[in-house]
Amino acid sequence: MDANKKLVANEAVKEIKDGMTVGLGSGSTVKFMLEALGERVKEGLEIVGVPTSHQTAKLAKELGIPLADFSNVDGIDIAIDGADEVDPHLNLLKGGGGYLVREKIVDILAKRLIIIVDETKIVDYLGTYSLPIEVVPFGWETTRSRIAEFGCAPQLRQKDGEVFISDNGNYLLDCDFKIIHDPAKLHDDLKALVGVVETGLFINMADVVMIGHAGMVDVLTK
Ligand SMILES: O=C[C@H](O)[C@H](O)[C@H](O)COP(=O)(O)O
Repeated sequence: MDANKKLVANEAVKEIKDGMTVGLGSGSTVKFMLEALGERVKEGLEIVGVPTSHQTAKLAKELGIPLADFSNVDGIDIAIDGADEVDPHLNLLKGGGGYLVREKIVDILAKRLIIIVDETKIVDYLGTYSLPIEVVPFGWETTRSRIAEFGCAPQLRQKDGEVFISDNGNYLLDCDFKIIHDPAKLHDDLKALVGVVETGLFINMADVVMIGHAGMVDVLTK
């Protein structure tokens, strides 16, 4: 599986050209992408990265990838990110690692969003993977009750026996919808709830999905 992630990550990095401002996603597939990008930077590629998580920022720095101060970024040429699920319309379910808000802020700015996955992430319908929803800690129990009315049993995410805290100081509720028939509507309905910061549904954002499988890369475009 790692071989397919690495393959697709290497392929995506070929899309990065000199002078670009590059959104750097999060997760294990993106880690391979950062390693490949770090090599190209060592060879002389001049880019500036915009990380979507503390984890990505830390690794990018270690690899010598220059990072922008986001407050001075007025556009992103390309973003490369992973996903937990991809549907046939290239809608995405993301946030398995807990980084959905910053990812969405960066990915939505990108002129071109490339998603890199292995074939296990390709689904007919989103929702088999629990949907992460970031909520503000204050009153999270009432937010959870209102989310549950949409047909899931939200679980407060834990890590190492503690409540997981997002990069933004919030909680995550993981919601087992199983099949999401209309992800755009579900996203809009959830976002309308007070206390919800963002959902892991990335609707109509991906321009390209690169899929690594059996030593090859398939490319889906909008
Ligand atoms: O919060 C995590 C991000 O949305 C990741 O991009 C997503 O979970 C995919 O990660 P991985 O490549 O590790 O499966």
